[in-house]
Amino acid sequence: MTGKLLLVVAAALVDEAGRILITQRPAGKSMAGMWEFPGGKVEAGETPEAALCRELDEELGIDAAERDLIPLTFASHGYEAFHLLMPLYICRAWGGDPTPREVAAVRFVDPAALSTFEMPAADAPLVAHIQSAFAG
Ligand SMILES: Nc1nc2c([nH]c(=O)n2[C@@H]2O[C@H](COP(=O)(O)OP(=O)(O)OP(=O)(O)O)[C@@H](O)[C@H]2O)c(=O)[nH]1
Repeated sequence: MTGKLLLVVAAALVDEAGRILITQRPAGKSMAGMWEFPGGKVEAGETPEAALCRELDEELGIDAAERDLIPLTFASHGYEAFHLLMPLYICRAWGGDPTPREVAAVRFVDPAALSTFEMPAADAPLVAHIQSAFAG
């Protein structure tokens, strides 16, 4: 392995119509303009669930409870500078309306349409997993 192991947590927020929320990375960041699942790095001393609740508040201004984060799958992907390990949780209940804060845009999309968005390489298996889990 080259570089360090980076622990990032992410959520697939699912609305009542079964659509999944994705966010667009803002200009100036790595992979700017790409779409991804909301989330971010787990900081020292934080549990993954606490980190995800914090990131959902920071990025979208929503209030998610740890008990509503259901583990779904994970990504393990080697980028040039680090190896990403990213648990993905499903969340169907939260307080507030998702509003773009630290992200450029927010969209709810049908699972089948996820593959039409440009997403980081690590996300391809996650999209495939969601599409098969949510199929008809
Ligand atoms: N939140 C999130 N991060 C992802 C996804 N897929 C993926 O490769 N990542 C990567 O995981 C890291 C997330 O950390 P972050 O969102 O807190 O980091 P950042 O953009 O502020 O920092 P950076 O610009 O230095 O990468 C980024 O390198 C990001 O590209 C995803 O679906 N959601």
